[in-house]
Amino acid sequence: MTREAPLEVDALIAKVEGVLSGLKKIKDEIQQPRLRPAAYRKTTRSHVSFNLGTISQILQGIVQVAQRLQAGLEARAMRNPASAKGSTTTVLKNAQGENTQSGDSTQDDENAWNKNTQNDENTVDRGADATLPDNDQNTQNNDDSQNENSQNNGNLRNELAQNHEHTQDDGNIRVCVRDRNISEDHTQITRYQEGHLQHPITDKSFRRQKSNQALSGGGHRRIRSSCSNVTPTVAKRKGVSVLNPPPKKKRSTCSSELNELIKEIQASDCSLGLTFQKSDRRASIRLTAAILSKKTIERCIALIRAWRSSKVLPVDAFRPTTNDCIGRAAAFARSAQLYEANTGLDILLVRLAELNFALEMDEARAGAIRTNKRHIDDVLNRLQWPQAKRKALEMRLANGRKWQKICGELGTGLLCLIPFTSEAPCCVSQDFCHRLIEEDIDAFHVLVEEKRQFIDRLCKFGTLMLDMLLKDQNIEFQCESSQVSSLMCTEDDLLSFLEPVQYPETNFYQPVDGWLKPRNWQWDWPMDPTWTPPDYECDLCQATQCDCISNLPKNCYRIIQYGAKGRGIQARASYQGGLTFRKDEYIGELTGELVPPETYNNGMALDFHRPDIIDEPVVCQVYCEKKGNWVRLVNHSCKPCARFVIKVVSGKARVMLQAIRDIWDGEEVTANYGRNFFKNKDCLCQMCAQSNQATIDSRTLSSPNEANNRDNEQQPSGSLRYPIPPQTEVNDTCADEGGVSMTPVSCRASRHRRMSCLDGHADFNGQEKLCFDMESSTAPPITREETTPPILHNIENTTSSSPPVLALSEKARLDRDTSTTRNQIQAESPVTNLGEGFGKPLLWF
Ligand SMILES: C[S@@+](CC[C@H](N)C(=O)[O-])C[C@H]1O[C@@H](n2cnc3c(N)ncnc32)[C@H](O)[C@@H]1O
Repeated sequence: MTREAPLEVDALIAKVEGVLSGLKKIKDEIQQPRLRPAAYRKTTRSHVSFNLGTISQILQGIVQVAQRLQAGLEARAMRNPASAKGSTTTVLKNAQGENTQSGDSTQDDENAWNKNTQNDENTVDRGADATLPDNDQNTQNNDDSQNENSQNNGNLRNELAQNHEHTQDDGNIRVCVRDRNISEDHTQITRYQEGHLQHPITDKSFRRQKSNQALSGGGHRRIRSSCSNVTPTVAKRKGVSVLNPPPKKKRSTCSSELNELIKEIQASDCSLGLTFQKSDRRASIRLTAAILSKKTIERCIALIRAWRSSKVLPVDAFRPTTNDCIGRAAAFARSAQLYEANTGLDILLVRLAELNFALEMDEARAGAIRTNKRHIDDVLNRLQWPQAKRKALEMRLANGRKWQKICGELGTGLLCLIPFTSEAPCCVSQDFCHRLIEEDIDAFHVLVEEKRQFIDRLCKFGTLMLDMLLKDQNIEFQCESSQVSSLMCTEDDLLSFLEPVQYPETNFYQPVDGWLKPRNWQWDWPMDPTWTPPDYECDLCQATQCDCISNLPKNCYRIIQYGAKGRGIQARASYQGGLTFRKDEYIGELTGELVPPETYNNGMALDFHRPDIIDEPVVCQVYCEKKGNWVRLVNHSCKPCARFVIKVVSGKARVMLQAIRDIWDGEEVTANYGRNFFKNKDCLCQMCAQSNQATIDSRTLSSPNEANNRDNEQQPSGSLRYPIPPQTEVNDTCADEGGVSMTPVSCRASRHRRMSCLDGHADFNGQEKLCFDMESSTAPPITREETTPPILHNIENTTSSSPPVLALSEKARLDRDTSTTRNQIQAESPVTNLGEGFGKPLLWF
């Protein structure tokens, strides 16, 4: 040790002070409000980065001098062990400029460090930790993350003193960098040999950090590990090149809490193979694990289920008609308020509303650096909200931007995948997401990159789900018709449950060995049993060549859950309460697999007769369990509004669904399956449910007066009251074709009387067939004005034999819809009876 040593130490102190004042300058600059907006952020960052780079060089020099001094001390200790300790202490005391007693030095530093780490953690690693105190509210919006940077820089002064703690160990002075930790108990001190600060971040995480930097535009980032021993920032401060880490040494313990979290995540979802490193950010680990877990698939399935049973159609709320972005922003802000609720679906809608609100506000900003306060005022004015709601609106804006950032290039479908409630082990709540800081989000994007295929498939589901919610598209998912057990399934299987069901445009026919030629079949065999000779005319347009099958109504339905009946089809007009299908209109074609007669008897195969062949043999079944379009979801009713008929359309015999009366927006589209379908199980159609209720009522109530009283109680004055139509002349158990006045006749008789080319019926596996003579109805066709809501509908009046009408074009449908409204149907909308699960049970664990 030389005599100049104390001078050198003084010089070091001066240098450190110079560094600190430089940092303070940077901090002051950052805190100036004009530098906060986004456009300045990058400049500021690079500015900080530049200065930090210079500072790190200075620090490197300081460390080298300190090393040299320490080497001198060691040499002196070898020569004179008694005096060595005191000298070292002196050097340290001077260097730290505070501690006067060597024994207290470490303790004080540790307390200060813990305090400091706590601050740091609140603003950095724990920025999104919902379970921790809310000290990081300043990270609410992106602009504020700048503040956070400056705060951290401000803290650097303490860190410089405290992270580089010097302790004595066997006479050697070592530079200690404390590991990040949450509680004092778990504080770990990692020691490094002087001059050989180890960079403990593994290659992989290092790559992550590099790509993270690239993702975020290459600006300076605090890619700080939640439990890494040396973070890049610290490494820089220590004079260690991040790009050139020194050789790896055995690491000491890491944050036990983070280890626990990682273990817990891996144990709960080991099949998804999530691997995290200790160098990853805690918040990003939590978000990644929460999204890439099996539970996400459960959540997605629950979301579909909730949508099927939802009474709220968000479409209109998400389709503002105004041309100006402030108007649209106001509409979305209102929507966000509207759907404030606790179900996953509602939370998703709030997220979407917030995101869209932020997008519109950003559009209004028109490239300006920050949102003009006037724009918020404009939105408040549009909504006629008081100024008191300003804060709430600003919060929505911040949330919306956060959602935008989280979704990033993964797309808005990701919003469906983020948990709606906080669940262990990841505990990702709404608040957690709102408090994520930019670095967490960037690190999350880097982490999910490793499971990109998986997340892409999940996001694809999310996009379809949003299309269904917002664009009124009808999409069926595989999980809705399968039994799902996440225990039994591989990752791939689980993902396949979220794939959309592909509807076959036409029937799928494949010849099968042993498929016998149908009775009286006059053409070649084997061949497609729906084939018709070229001279057969289309039943819709009477031409031999046409494209009528492509002109059937589109998107005039919605798949919803009808309690224990399972899913069903609800008519949707272009506006609420409108007329959806005219009487006799063809609603759609049932498509599926063509299989030999009597192959299936499970309610998912429909017998296909050929009424143009003598004796109307069943030529095949249309089996629609595995392959089939939406028409297969039409439920049975003893008083249906539609029927399955066999018609020649565009050169083929087809099972067509035809309206047997006007069908209004909100009604369930039903058909009669045939008289024997419900031989062994209960029919749950509205008519049967009502008559069952009537039976129960008549048994439980002793006198008719009592019954009347009860009825009156159930129907408060002013409410719509629908009488049960008379059940006269219903033949047997089947009210096929909905006609109480219809006479059951044999199919053959029917055919001879009214078939032009091909006109038959189709039944879902009914063994005994019953057909009705459509011409025997004497009732005059009813006009639209006379048509009553579904439950009121007097079926006697609906059996006119007017010729089938061609499917209306979309324009004609719109014209028609605007001319007629039946709002009262909403009162009877079957959706209001929902709430039960899928018809087929979903097995979860
Ligand atoms: C062709 S599928 C109709 C779609 C079915 N609801 C679904 O969710 O897949 C026929 C099945 O629906 C159910 N279903 C249809 N109408 C019903 C009714 N009126 N009462 C009880 N169950 C009905 C029965 O389980 C039947 O086997």
